[in-house]
Amino acid sequence: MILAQHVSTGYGDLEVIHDLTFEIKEKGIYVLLGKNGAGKTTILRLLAGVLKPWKGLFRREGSIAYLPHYIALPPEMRVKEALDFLSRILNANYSSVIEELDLKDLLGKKISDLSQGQKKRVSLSRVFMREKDIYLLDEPTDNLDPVFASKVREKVVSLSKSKIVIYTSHNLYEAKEIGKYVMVMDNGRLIRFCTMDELRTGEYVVGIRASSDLSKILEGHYEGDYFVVKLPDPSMVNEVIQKLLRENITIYEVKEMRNPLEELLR
Ligand SMILES: Nc1ncnc2c1ncn2[C@@H]1O[C@H](COP(=O)(O)OP(=O)(O)OP(=O)(O)O)[C@@H](O)[C@H]1O
Repeated sequence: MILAQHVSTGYGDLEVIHDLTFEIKEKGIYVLLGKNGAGKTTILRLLAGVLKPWKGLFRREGSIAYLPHYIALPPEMRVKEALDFLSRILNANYSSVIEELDLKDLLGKKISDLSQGQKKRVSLSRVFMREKDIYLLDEPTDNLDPVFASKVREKVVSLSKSKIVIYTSHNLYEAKEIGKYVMVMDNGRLIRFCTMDELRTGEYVVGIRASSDLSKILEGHYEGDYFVVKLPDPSMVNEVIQKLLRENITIYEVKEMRNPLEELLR
């Protein structure tokens, strides 16, 4: 559980987060979005306990795993030493993370000699080494190649079935795929907190690729091979498909054409 009521915080004399109010009780993935400098990392630092609230009420129940944006390990340390150290302080075994994050070939390397993606994998090993109640992940797939990014997404999705995961990302495709809730920051303020489905209500834009010209049957327009239809919400897709099937039209593909998150960050 995390509760913030009228919380502010920042650095030195500079207030960066203003009047933050929200409550999180349910398990799942909360995607924290916002432009550069909006305050996402600062909120995660507050939630992780790295920054103290200056004003307001802040409560948090449960153990925390925090993945900072940058690796928080001494550059001179070798990966094996880092894992030994982390496993001691976390009282956890690291054999499974070596496997999951494919760290075997990196064990003898110094942290300073790792690529950005390799550093990220070592940072993630700490987060995944031991189960916690709340995961605060600052751009966990940033710098990872597509294979590792997908592994990490799978891991996060599986964790989120029984844990609270707050996740920042600039990848709106990823955010849309895995996020259950969306939190949008703008200039240090939380300006939107809702479910991904709530974002879609109002206008749900789908593209349909089919065997015949759909402009005679549906209202919409063509964008390339896709006939684009605007619907008030996702539950209407089935009705459209049924209508086309009644006309004996073969449907090759139906896909969401607009990412509802894009609108939020304009
Ligand atoms: N250590 C610091 N000292 C002073 N100001 C800081 C510090 N870290 C961040 N800030 C300021 O706080 C504001 C929010 O920064 P923050 O890193 O939280 O943004 P962000 O949303 O995570 O951005 P990005 O998408 O670029 O990672 C920015 O104006 C930034 O300049």
